[in-house]
Amino acid sequence: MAVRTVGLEKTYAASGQRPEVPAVRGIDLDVRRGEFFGLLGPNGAGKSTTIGMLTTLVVPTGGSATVCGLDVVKDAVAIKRRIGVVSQQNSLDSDLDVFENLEFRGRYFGLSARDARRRADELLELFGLTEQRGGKPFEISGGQAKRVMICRALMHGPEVLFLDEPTAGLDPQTRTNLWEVLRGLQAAGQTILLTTHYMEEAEALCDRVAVVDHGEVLASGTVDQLKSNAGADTVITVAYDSAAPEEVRGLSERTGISKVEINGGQVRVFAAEPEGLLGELVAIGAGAGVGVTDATQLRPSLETVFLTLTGRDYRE
Ligand SMILES: Nc1ncnc2c1ncn2[C@@H]1O[C@H](COP(=O)(O)OP(=O)(O)OP(=O)(O)O)[C@@H](O)[C@H]1O
Repeated sequence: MAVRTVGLEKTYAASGQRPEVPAVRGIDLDVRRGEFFGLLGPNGAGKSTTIGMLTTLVVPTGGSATVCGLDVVKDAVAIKRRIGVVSQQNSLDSDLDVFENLEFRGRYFGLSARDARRRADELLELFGLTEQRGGKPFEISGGQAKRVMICRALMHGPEVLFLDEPTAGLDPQTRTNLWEVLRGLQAAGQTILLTTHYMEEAEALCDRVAVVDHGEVLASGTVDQLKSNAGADTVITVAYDSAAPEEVRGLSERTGISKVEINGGQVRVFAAEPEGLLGELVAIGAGAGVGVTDATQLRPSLETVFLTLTGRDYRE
């Protein structure tokens, strides 16, 4: 197992006026070798804290975790040699150019000068960064900087690569380019654990995901398993301009509809057979003299899984 956590916890201590924060509350995870695993959850769910503990930067306050079979507390130094970490922020050294950033990291991990230079050039070529070789970190784009950081994290051939929100803040085109890069790495055998708050990123990349919220794992498995266990339904949301007509409530009895939630004028219908439902909800409103101000239909996805598990909209 590349990563295993059992009841892993982190409570940040109170400081000044701020009360203590239970950021991670007993997380169990297993990541297999060669797997692309995603920790998926909204901002503040505890993803970075979990990665922090697995990469030995944050000390757990409960439970246990191993990476490459080594304990994150007792064997922190040994773990550092066997993992690569790409943080959310640009952490490239701005005094060094792109190539030197990589070379320096290779030397730090004990590569000979020759090997470090050769490895740096290989990675720059592989990541399409040869032209940026002599550029300074502030002279390249955000997407290029992220790729350089991934190259740097790969300099010593880590067994597990940790990526914290690798595509946050990147434009859609740059994001999908980076997805290609990451798929290529996995195809070459790299074990990858990534955090993301983008549902479609987890769906596009990950063999398995754990959905986290408020420091807990709500569900885990392959994307398909999650969809069929927790939210195979299409979710239709309709906002009426006044209280939802009584007739809407009756829909929950119908075959193909698993749940109807009504909150004032806001209605959410979870349906395995959604055909024609949206039009029907509008028509029911019209029949009762109630207008529709907004309507959305979400096809089964990790987003509908999240909705089903938490009752909350995933979008911020
Ligand atoms: N050093 C710290 N001291 C105190 N509280 C912290 C610290 N780091 C994180 N937190 C709190 O812990 C909770 C979980 O934060 P964390 O950064 O792990 O979540 P996240 O899912 O990674 O979100 P994001 O994507 O925004 O980083 C949040 O309430 C956050 O404010």
